[in-house]
This record gives sequence, structure tokens and C-alpha cells, in this order.
Amino acid sequence: MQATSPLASNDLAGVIVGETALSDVQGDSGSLNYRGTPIADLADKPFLIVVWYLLTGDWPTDAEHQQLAQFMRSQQALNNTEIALLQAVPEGTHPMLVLQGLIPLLNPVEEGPLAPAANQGLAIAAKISALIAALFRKEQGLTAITELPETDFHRRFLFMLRGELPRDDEVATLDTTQILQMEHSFNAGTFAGRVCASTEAPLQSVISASVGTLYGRLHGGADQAALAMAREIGDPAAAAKWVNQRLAQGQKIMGMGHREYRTLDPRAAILKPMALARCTEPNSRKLLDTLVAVEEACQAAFAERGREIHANVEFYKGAVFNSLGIPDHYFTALFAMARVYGYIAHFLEFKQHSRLIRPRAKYIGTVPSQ
Ligand SMILES: CC(=O)SCCNC(=O)CCNC(=O)[C@H](O)C(C)(C)COP(=O)(O)OP(=O)(O)OC[C@H]1O[C@@H](n2cnc3c(N)ncnc32)[C@H](O)[C@@H]1OP(=O)(O)O
Ligand SMILES: O=C([O-])CC(=O)C(=O)O
Repeated sequence: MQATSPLASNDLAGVIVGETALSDVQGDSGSLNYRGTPIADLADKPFLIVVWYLLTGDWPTDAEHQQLAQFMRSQQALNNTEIALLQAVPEGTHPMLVLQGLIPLLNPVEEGPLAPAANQGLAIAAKISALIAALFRKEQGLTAITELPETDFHRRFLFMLRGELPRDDEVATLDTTQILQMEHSFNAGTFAGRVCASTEAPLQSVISASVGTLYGRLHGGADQAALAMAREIGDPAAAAKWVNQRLAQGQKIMGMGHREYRTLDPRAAILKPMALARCTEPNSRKLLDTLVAVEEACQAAFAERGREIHANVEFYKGAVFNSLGIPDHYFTALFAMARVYGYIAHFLEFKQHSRLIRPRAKYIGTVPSQ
């Protein structure tokens, strides 16, 4: 029988539940680093170099970088079984549900540039990009692209999506956005994955559990929800009224606020100028200006109550993805496509000192009669 101790925490806010050397989120100062390197110094590096660094803690040599690039290409094309699985997905299924459902069915190889479990993770990561691209094409009645050009990872991803090679500025934008989203300590999705890993479930189950957790709009799904909000508002001039009405109804403004950051999310600080530089076409600019007006209105409303609120990584990311021609309902899937490297890194780290995670609940139900 369990002791009836008082409820300690029902949301784990501020509760330390483990250790990590992968990333540090400093909420008060608004800083983030991966393995000791500030996010701003990582944002412009080649994507796979940051992947290697996150997974191993070392910068790759040129040869290692090449090996990783070759491995990712070799694992990226979908095979016939994977294409058939995708074909069986009911029309209209959200890409995040597709990923959560199909990731456990992948059969990743163990041989590759790193240790077997890391290679399996990388193979899953490569397949995730291919699943997203193939699903995007399936929605348009197009077949999956399986002849893959020998080029950088995200250039190939955009090629698999569009059927034509993207411009350099588009690849650079996607590289930076994906680096910014790669890892974030014990966020809900990563923590769900650690819980799953603690039962000794395989990596596919761990990543699937994390992806399912990322989908919700209080977490990764806020990217799609924030742009949907801007589309609904439609015009910067309408933003303040809309925001004040929603707040008066006790509703949340998507993409604003954070459990850890008490100031601007350092990723939003990079994404906002990127969005401003990229969204020059009138419609996308109007959407972006609406987001800027929402941020200002939300901050003004909080300031009136003597409080602060700031944009998180989700707020401006949609405008950046929009400028790359990514439809709104794929934003969170692209988040998963980046965050998967964080999930893999946590899996590898957790496995070094694995113990079942099993908290206790305070029972408040009926007590059996004697
Ligand atoms: C990748 C990511 O996961 S980043 C986060 C993505 N999620 C979102 O953008 C969804 C919108 N934001 C939110 O819902 C919240 O800010 C969360 C879930 C991210 C963080 O929530 P918590 O840590 O629980 O903060 P909490 O909700 O306690 O916020 C404190 C107060 O600010 C309010 N608040 C926080 N965020 C918002 C928001 N976006 N809109 C309106 N009010 C907000 C809360 O209602 C609460 O008010 P109260 O004290 O009067 O009840
Ligand atoms: O850390 C969190 O709670 C949410 C977040 O910003 C992320 O997962 O990137």
C-alpha cells in the first residue's frame, strides 16, 4: 500500500527529473546551447555537422562529415514496403499522425558511421524526411521520388518534396530553422521519449512516443496553430481586438509564452529577422505583419496586468516555412524531422544510466470498504 503523501507536482514545473549534457535552457536569461555551444553560433553551420556534434559531443572531421552525408543519402529513399504503407494511409490524415504511426514500422539498419543505436536513429531520421516528402506528393496525386541526387541533406529533401532543386537561400533557411529546432532539453516530447526508453522499448517506439507528444498545440503543434491564427485575423489592423477578445475569454495565443523562458526565446530572436527578410511577397508579408501585431498586442495586454509574455520558437517559424512553400499542416512534421536528432541523442544518453521512470499518484478515489 502506498503512503498518502501530499501531491508534489501535477505538471512537473521546475522539478528536476534527470540530468543531461546535451543542451542547456536558461529561461531567465533566454539562452540556449547544445553541448556548450550557443545556439546563435550553431545556426549557420552545415546541418549534418551539428547533427554529428549533438550526437557525439565532437565536431566531425571532413571525412566523418562525408561519411554521415553518404549514410543519410543511402538511407533516405523509401523502399516498396514503405511506399505501400504510405499508400494505405487514409486520405486527410495529419502528417504527425502518419509519422507517429509509421515510424515504429521502419526497419533501420545498424551499420553506419556511428554506434549501432545511433545509426538506427539516423536511418529513421532519414526516412522521416522521405515520408514527409512522399506524403506531401501523395496529397497532390504525385508519386514518391526515390532517385536521389547526391547533394546536401535538406537540398535533397526539398527536391524530394518539389521534384526540382531548391535555391541556395532556401536550403540555408531550412538548415538554420532545423538546427534551431533540433534539441531543447526535457521538453514534453523528449521527456515522453525518455519515459518510453526507460521501459527498454526500442528506439522506433521511443521516437514515435515523442512525435505523438510533439503533435499537441501546446507543444510542437503551436507552429501550425500560430499561422492559422494569423490567417484567421487576416490583417494587422485587426490583431489587437482579436487578441484582447481571446484573452478576455481565457484563451491562449498560440506561439506566445513558454514554460522555461521568462524572456524572448533565443530561437524566436533568430527566426523573426529571418521571417522579415524572407517574407517580401505581399500576401506572406501581410501574414507576417499580422503576427508582429499579435505579438505587440499580446505583450501590451500582459503589460497592463504587470506581466510579461514573449514569442516562442513557434511564433515566427510558420512565416519562415510559408516562405519555403511548406503548407501549414506540415510545419509540425518538419519540427519532428529536426527534433528527431534530439530524441536520438537523449535515447543514447539515457541508456547509459537507464532506470524505469515510474512516478506515484495520490489516490483520491473511493476506498474499498473493510
Ligand atoms: C516548442 C514548444 O513547445 S514552445 C511552446 C508552444 N506552445 C504554445 O505556443 C502554446 C501557447 N502557450 C501556452 O499555452 C503556454 O505559454 C505554455 C503551455 C507554452 C506554457 O505554459 P505554462 O508553463 O503552464 O505557463 P502558464 O500557462 O502557467 O502561464 C502563466 C500564465 O500566463 C498565461 N499564458 C501563458 N501563455 C499564454 C498564451 N500563449 N496566451 C495567453 N495566456 C498565456 C497563462 O494563462 C497563465 O495565466 P494565469 O496565471 O492567469 O493562469
Ligand atoms: O522546451 C519546451 O518546453 C518546449 C520547447 O521550446 C521545445 O521543445 O523546443
